[in-house]
Amino acid sequence: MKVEKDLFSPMKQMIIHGGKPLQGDVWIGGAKNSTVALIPASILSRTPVTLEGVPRIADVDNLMDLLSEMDVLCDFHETTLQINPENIKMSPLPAGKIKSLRASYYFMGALLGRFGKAVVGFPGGDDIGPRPIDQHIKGFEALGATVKNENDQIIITAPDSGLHGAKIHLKMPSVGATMNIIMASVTAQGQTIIENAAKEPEIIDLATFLNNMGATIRGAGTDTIRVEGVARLEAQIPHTIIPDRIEAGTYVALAACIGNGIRIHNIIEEHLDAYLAKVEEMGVVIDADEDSLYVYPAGDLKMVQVRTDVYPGFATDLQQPITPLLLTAKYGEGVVIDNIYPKRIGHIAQLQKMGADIKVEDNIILAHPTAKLHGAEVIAGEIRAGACLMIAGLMAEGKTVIDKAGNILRGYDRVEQKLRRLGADVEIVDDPEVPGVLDTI
Ligand SMILES: CC(=O)N[C@H]1[C@@H](OP(=O)(O)OP(=O)(O)OC[C@H]2O[C@@H](n3ccc(=O)[nH]c3=O)[C@H](O)[C@@H]2O)O[C@H](CO)[C@@H](O)[C@@H]1O
Ligand SMILES: C=C(OP(=O)(O)O)C(=O)O
Repeated sequence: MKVEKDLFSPMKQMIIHGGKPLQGDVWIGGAKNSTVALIPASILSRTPVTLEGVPRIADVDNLMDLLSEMDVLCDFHETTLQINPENIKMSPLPAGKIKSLRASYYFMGALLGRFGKAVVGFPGGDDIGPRPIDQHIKGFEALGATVKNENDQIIITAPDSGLHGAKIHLKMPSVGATMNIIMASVTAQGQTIIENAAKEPEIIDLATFLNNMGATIRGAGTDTIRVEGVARLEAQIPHTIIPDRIEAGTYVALAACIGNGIRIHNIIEEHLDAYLAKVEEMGVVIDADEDSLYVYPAGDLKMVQVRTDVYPGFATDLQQPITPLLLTAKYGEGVVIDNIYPKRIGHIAQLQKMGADIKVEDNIILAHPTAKLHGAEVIAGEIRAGACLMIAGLMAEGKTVIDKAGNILRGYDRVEQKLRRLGADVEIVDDPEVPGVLDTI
């Protein structure tokens, strides 16, 4: 039998024959940015963990591979992931899969919390400008750990007496640093206070998951989080991951660009407030239900200014997916300023190849009405650039080939299936320039 060995190889192509109006229903998966924290956090439990609503994305596969290096057993069936850390062995995670995703840095906090020691290579992730981790390190040090950087890996060691609680004021509300400090401090002695903490919904999801295992974390979702250390964590009940607000926002943009009426299910509207306000300001009509959104076919839209910010502001991860929508506006100049990642502009040169009237000046994106896009061969330099090009390809006349489409698969759950269900002519194939991944078993 032929099976595809590496569904999530980065060297994939997405081939789109665009220009077809899309309609119907799409269901949003669990949030990538929760899932990729919850999987490493699972090793803090002494008992097996069950996660439900887990998205089928490459980051999850890579995290499971990292768990298996530590003899942690995983069983992923449909959207339920069972993780059994009962026989975990503490092992260094120096390179390899660590580089394939950003969130591998959560093994620093999780291993430190569980074993008082972590040896983890520098994380990979999207190429969207500098992504330092100084605030994570500052947090570990404040808890009493020693942090050394040797041969491209970070070695973090708790004192013999164990980690102790501390007051940590973050220079900026970093999602990753907030989550990592929570994971390291849940089993520290005494109280940890994180000031200027990130407030993203994924932080609340992590706190809920850990509190249900016996942790004491208060204030998640506000800018001050208090953690009272406990001796031991034991998962008792399954945890359902929150819906992915970035995937949902991507389908909203797609529906407004090329939809003939699309209903997006499994959303938490509040998580999308700033984004939906901007889309509606353009003139898109959206009906919200208890847990779904209906996006009407768009009429004449006007340009807007987008400025990304930390939650509850407009998410940086939705800046690229909304860009093709700006191109459909009838008049004016659209402006996009990414305050979180000012260099997140790699998609613009690719959109130009498709005929978009768009440019970048001093890291500010300036978009102009573009009557028509045409198919082209473009490169998905990272996940959200890929999402942007996928929407542009669906809008464009003719054939679009997106190289490095594996970047899209890092974070978009069963995307080919979902798009086809809406009526898209889309296919993900192995890049013919790269050796094949099909094997016979
Ligand atoms: C796996 C995951 O959840 N990734 C998300 C997470 O990334 P990530 O957690 O890496 O992003 P952060 O919130 O930490 O980064 C925010 C800003 O702070 C800076 N910074 C961060 C940490 C640090 O120690 N020093 C520092 O200078 C970053 O360069 C960036 O400009 O939040 C980003 C911002 O919402 C999202 O784009 C990513 O999708
Ligand atoms: C930047 C992103 O992901 P990561 O932090 O995992 O690279 C993203 O999801 O848009």
